[in-house]
Amino acid sequence: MSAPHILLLEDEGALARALDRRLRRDGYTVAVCETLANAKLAARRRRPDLAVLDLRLPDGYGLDFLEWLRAEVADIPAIVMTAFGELDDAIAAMRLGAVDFLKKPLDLDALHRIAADALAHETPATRAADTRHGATPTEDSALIGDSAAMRTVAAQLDRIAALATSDAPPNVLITGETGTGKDRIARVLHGRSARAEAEFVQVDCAALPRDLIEAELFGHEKGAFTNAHRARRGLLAAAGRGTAFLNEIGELPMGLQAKLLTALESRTVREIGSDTEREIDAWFVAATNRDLAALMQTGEFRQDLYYRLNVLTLHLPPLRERGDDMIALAEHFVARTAARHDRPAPRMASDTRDALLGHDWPGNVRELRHVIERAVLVHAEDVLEAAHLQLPAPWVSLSRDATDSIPTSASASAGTLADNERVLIERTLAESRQNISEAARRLGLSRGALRYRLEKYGLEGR
Ligand SMILES: Nc1ncnc2c1ncn2[C@@H]1O[C@H](COP(=O)(O)OP(=O)(O)OP(=O)(O)O)[C@@H](O)[C@H]1O
Repeated sequence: MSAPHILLLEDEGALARALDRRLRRDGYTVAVCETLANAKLAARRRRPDLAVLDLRLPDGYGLDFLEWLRAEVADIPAIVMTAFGELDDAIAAMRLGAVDFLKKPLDLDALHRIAADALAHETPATRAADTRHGATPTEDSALIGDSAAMRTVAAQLDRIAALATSDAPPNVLITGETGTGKDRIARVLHGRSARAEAEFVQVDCAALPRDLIEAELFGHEKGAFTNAHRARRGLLAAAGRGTAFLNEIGELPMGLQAKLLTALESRTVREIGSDTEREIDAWFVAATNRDLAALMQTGEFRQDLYYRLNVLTLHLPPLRERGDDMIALAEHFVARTAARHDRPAPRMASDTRDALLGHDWPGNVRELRHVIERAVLVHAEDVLEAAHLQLPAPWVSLSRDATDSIPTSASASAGTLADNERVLIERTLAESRQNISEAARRLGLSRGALRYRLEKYGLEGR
């Protein structure tokens, strides 16, 4: 059996080196990453058994990465390194399934103990190997929801999956608000198609800087650019006869849209620095939470690429239109969270059901999952009460003139991390006269990362 593999996300060079040395001495292999973008690439290249992460990274927030990672590698244990006073972060990390915390300044012996404990349980790698041989369905293959809207989706899904047999199956575009399950449905689509035995590769167009997306999608020759120490096949080719899932396609920079269009039309790619074409066999499935038709109007998305991608469309309805699915999903998340933490699952009070049905879930299934996980973890009681859900107060849109009434960072410290994040974004937007680029700069986020959050919280900028 190979040594467990640890993904270490830490941007302080000296500390990263010390942790790396210690973990290698303890017999693990380690991928050290300084940014979220690199950590995503490293996790795709080799699936980690454990993640050890800092929270404040140069290109974003460690917990966003943890959320992404847990969607990629279900149940991966994670250890979060926190500084004094990061209590809200610690609670949020627990919600996302972090198994333990290491307080800074770090004690390397404590790291040794905690990592060994976390890895003593079944690791994602061993579990993947087990399920490959048996027919045990993974949680990711389940699509919870029996509302009329979701039954329509399920029927369309089966029809589309059946079309993936030919050499050049029709491209699919999955649309729907943030958190409606586009990523999950892409995996289900792949799993139900004749391509299920081949690879499913995913590229997140919003998460990576332009140069990295280009190299990830198309691959490169050795020496094609600084740091290209060896040749690497792009993901479109790496998908083989499987599925290439282009997530958040609306964020793909214009220059790359043209290159992708050529690849889709010719079913070949040209690696960066190469002058020969490589054939691609993959099935293309793209997803977006943006209105591509509107982006075409403003010249931000190519019309020809839109029509090329949108041969078949699968639209995921927002959670607020799925009726009692909310309850079924909530029960599923209650049972799953309780089981993960070895607790009996609490019963839902009837006012809890009413509260779930009465909320409009702008963040859809993802928001519901977070709300439930937090409630179950924080309130270890037999009955889950409506008050435990801490659903946010109805959202009040704030005009620029109302900036004064927006809480300052001191007064914003009560409430959940998400509440505070939303308040901070709203305030910064107002201070930036709703200009997204300016607000992103002030917040230290990329435009794509801020847009993602605006969608998530139902906010608008320009
Ligand atoms: N029908 C479902 N049954 C069970 N879990 C679901 C379902 N739909 C979504 N989820 C869960 O909700 C979360 C959000 O789903 P997902 O990441 O697929 O959404 P998305 O639409 O791709 O979001 P975004 O647009 O923000 O990328 C994930 O944890 C996913 O596993």
